[in-house]
Amino acid sequence: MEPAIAVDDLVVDRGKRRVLHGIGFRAAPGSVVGLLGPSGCGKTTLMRCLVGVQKVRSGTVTVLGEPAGATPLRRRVGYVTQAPSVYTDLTVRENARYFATVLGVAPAEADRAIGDVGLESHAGQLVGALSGGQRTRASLACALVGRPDVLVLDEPTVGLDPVLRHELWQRFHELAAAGTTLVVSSHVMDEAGRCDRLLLMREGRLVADDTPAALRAETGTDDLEEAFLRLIRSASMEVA
Ligand SMILES: Nc1ncnc2c1ncn2[C@@H]1O[C@H](COP(=O)(O)OP(=O)(O)OP(=O)(O)O)[C@@H](O)[C@H]1O
Repeated sequence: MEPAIAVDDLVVDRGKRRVLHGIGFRAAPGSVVGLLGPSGCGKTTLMRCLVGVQKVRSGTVTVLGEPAGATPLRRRVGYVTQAPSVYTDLTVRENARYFATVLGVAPAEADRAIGDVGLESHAGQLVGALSGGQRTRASLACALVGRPDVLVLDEPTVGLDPVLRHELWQRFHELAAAGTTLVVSSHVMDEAGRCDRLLLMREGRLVADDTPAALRAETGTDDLEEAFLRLIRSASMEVA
């Protein structure tokens, strides 16, 4: 089966610094790929490459068989940045319907997306008057409007309580079961265990690319946080 995402030898410089040093991985269609690693290791930069908004020094990024950022992908790839990108002076429904108009889909799609993130009861509220977690969900609703085939989510659960986090992860798995490929960055280890595959990054390099079960087996611990610490330590020793 052709991968939904194929990245090879990806090198990116930001300013004068090299921030990605030859990254390569595959994401199968309908899978949830977790992107983990310490702050500043390059997760957001890699996500920007997947959606085609990052200048790339060398290497290739192919999404749904097209070069990342290609025009046909515009409707097929959804991106939710860390800072919610919604208009604060519009209501949740107006924001989602605006996206529906841009994508040329029916307004009902916008209402469905609002339901998907559990914001029906706040649909008529101005985004500026929502809590941080509600704003994050409003942003996610907008990304869901066009039913994208690939969803790139930069720390989508930051600021959400455990119940909402659980609900959103359920939603992610439903989307994956329906064929959407999700790439989700996170700092939260219990979320790592919910992914089909994990990419662990450190200083712009992949330290691990495997299933949670395989990473647990490789490191000899059931605790993914401990597993990651062990992998990062052994990667540091290899570099030294
Ligand atoms: N606009 C920019 N110009 C120059 N360097 C940048 C820029 N944005 C990020 N960087 C650098 O690129 C590197 C990777 O940053 P990136 O935002 O991809 O990390 P991250 O893993 O997403 O971090 P976090 O978990 O804190 O969000 C960091 O060293 C950062 O300082």
